[in-house]
Amino acid sequence: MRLSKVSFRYRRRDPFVIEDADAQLEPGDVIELTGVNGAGKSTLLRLLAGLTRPSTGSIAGRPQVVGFAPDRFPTGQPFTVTAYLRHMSRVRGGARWEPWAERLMMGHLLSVPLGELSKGSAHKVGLVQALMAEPGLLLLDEPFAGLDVDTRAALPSIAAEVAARGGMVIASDHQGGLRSLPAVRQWSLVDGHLKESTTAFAPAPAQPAVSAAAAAQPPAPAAEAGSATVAVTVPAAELPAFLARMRGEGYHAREIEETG
Ligand SMILES: Nc1ncnc2c1ncn2[C@@H]1O[C@H](COP(=O)(O)OP(=O)(O)OP(=O)(O)O)[C@@H](O)[C@H]1O
Repeated sequence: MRLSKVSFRYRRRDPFVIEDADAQLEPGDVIELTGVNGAGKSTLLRLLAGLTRPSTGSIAGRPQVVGFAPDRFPTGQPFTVTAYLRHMSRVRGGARWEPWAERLMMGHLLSVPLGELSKGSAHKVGLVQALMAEPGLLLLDEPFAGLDVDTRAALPSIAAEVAARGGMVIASDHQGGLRSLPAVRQWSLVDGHLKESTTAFAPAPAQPAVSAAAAAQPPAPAAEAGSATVAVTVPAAELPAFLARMRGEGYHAREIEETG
């Protein structure tokens, strides 16, 4: 996915919120987007989602399935959590929401009307609707805000899993919540300009390992004469970067198995 000279302003005579943003995203990228309040993070996420169009410039190569969890999940709809998620599942072609609701520990919320949810609980509903259709592009606006400790702890591995499937994840975050993923790219918005920082975060200490059995013969997915399959074990948090690098070099991941 590529952003080419993307600029955006809300009204014709307003100053630009985003100016000349250029960026390239690859499958498996996880990106932390930072910037002061009002820097334009939500605006950029909406542009990336295709909910807003650039005033000038273009965004190409957006994956077909986009999951977007807004910072404020709109609770003004007359549904219970279950009715809403069932509806979204139908919209998403029968996507399974139940495993996500279970993973985000939402059992006690399912019969609650959206309008009666606490901020953090509403946020979880927003996350489930964004995750259920296995998005190729997952956009999370302040995903850690208001979440309880267990859900916060689950989010980095969820992001890593989406990336491991070849999805791209972009999260605006003031709290450094994805920094346990050492391969995370860092974008910042400063005075309307999108910058990428090259500073690497310190790798997280102990991470469960993941084994990827990868065919070493590009680009054919099926085993072919003359190809070899190797099993590689990498820390789970490094998987997105590993897969992105591997794919970049034309290799193919055959199987991914969580081992710890
Ligand atoms: N619908 C709108 N109409 C006009 N201006 C808007 C609109 N939404 C946002 N803005 C302006 O665009 C700028 C960027 O806002 P945005 O919400 O994208 O920033 P942000 O970085 O996400 O902020 P925060 O960290 O506070 O959530 C701000 O100056 C804001 O006032």
